[in-house]
Amino acid sequence: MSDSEEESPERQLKLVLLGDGTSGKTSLATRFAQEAFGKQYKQTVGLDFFLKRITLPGNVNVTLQLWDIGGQTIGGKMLDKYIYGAQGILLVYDITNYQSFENLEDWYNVVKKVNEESETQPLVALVGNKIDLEHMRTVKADKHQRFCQENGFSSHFVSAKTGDSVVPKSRHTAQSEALPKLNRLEECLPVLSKNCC
Ligand SMILES: Nc1nc2c(ncn2[C@@H]2O[C@H](COP(=O)(O)OP(=O)(O)OP(=O)(O)O)[C@@H](O)[C@H]2O)c(=O)[nH]1
Repeated sequence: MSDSEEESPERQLKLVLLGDGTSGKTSLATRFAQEAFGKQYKQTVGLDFFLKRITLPGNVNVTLQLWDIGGQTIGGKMLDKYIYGAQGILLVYDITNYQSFENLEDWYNVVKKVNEESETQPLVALVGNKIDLEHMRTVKADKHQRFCQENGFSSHFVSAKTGDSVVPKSRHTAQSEALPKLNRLEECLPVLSKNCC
């Protein structure tokens, strides 16, 4: 092995998507990793994986492992194992479904339990999905912000359907000029890399 290969081992980042069924986790992973979207709902049974290679500032190449966890796994005995070792957690809810927001408390409690004895804590992002359905919103933005502030989450409003705030603007169907300024999901990745690289 050459020196340069030794100096730059394969960097992997494990990101876990959690949240209720139909909140849009698979759609977000598909949009992020494959730049695609499907209208048809197909329930994730157990979990699914997506991989994406990205280059972070400073020319750091990272392979992102997206662990797309089925919404029905809450309360199941495998969930702890899926979450274990994650550098980043995306807590995903549907802005038109209040219950999906309320239930994130339960999902986050599992994350805390899994990490209670570990030295490094995963970064957690709160992701309000389906902002293309803003007119049907039932979760007020200030509730979202309060949840973030109380727990130190980064805050994101996205649409897996349009790609809004999931992929850079030039690559999605821009419909969002009227929406408030949003954080791109990708913007949290350089922060996450500090946890792994
Ligand atoms: N309008 C709109 N629909 C979306 C969006 N994201 C997902 N959907 C739709 O919502 C439904 C559920 O999406 P999924 O991505 O399968 O949801 P999930 O969270 O992975 O669901 P589980 O596999 O049950 O955990 C599908 O019909 C998607 O097409 C979005 O941003 N906007």
